[in-house]
Amino acid sequence: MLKIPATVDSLLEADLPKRPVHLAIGVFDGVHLGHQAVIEAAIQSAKRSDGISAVLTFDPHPSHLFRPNDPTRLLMPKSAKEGFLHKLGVDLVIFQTFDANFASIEAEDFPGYLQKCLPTLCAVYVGENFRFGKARRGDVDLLIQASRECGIDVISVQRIRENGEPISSTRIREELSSGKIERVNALLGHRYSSSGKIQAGRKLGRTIGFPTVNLPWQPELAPCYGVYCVKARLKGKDSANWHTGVANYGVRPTVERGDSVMPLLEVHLLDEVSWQPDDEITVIWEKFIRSEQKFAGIDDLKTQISKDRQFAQDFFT
Ligand SMILES: Cc1cc2nc3c(=O)[nH]c(=O)nc-3n(C[C@H](O)[C@H](O)[C@H](O)COP(=O)(O)O)c2cc1C
Ligand SMILES: Nc1ncnc2c1ncn2[C@@H]1O[C@H](COP(=O)(O)OP(=O)(O)OP(=O)(O)O)[C@@H](O)[C@H]1O
Repeated sequence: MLKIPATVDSLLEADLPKRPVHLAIGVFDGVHLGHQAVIEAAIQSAKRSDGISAVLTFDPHPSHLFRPNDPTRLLMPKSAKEGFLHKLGVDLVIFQTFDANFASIEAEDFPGYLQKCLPTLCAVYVGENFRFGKARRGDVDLLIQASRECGIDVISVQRIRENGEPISSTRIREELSSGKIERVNALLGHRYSSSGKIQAGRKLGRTIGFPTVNLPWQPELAPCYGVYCVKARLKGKDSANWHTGVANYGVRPTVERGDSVMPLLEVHLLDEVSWQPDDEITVIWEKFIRSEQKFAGIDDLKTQISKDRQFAQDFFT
């Protein structure tokens, strides 16, 4: 597998093997089921032709150029997207800086531009709703026409739908913001997850009978503050073992005061582990239980957490 994060215009220097490149193009935020259909088509064709499967994606998100004051908040950080694409079997992930220069390429010139950067490019893979080029003027018909002149095939994949509605990152962002994590996971086709280093807490959780591992995790797009059934595991050693738990993601209004509290992901594991501050963990989110609440006091919070724990125990058995 080639692991060369590169921009399109630096590819010529990357000394790629001279094999046919099958290139999927898009932002692919979250790498949902629709994205996977496009990417899988590129991977399978590359396998059949002893070629290279590649993804051309953009960083930052194009909205940073067009709406700098209100850019799209992403479901998946860049590093997680890159890792996930390689896990799917993509050989080469190319991050193109989406700047004014790149955005000004006329749709008709785009295939020629790609071919200049990737001389062995033989096919591009997009969804049927793909738009590209200056002012998003290009559609799939134009892509086919302009690519033919360069000898590049275009494979346009039918939109994958769920309940009659196309799956999109926008739709998944809305579900995530309202806590519908099972819907998020169903549309993604994989589990929503968070990764980071454990931070020492105030150990209050231990004194109330519910020790937690705390993750100071700051996603661009925050899930709904609330309590969720989760699984967690250490990165690296012990990585085969997922541990079940119940997590609160939020600002802990019962015990914290003020508006400047940083959100935390706090995981109470159902079985004992000996994880330490600075250990790196991954948490996958499985089910929403309830929204975060401000309780009158610690006793009410304890009673509720004990019900949450039971809920998670029942969910996982
Ligand atoms: C399952 C679970 C549910 C929680 N629900 C809430 C909640 O609804 N409201 C709240 O203020 N804090 C909630 N918390 C956060 C607790 O206030 C916090 O875990 C406790 O104060 C321990 O803090 P520490 O990690 O700093 O020691 C919850 C924690 C857990 C583990
Ligand atoms: N449901 C889908 N089925 C098949 N292809 C899709 C689907 N959604 C997007 N694609 C294709 O995947 C590539 C990446 O699209 P893009 O990142 O714009 O996805 P999106 O889900 O529509 O995002 P957003 O909702 O943020 O606009 C494009 O080629 C696009 O046409």
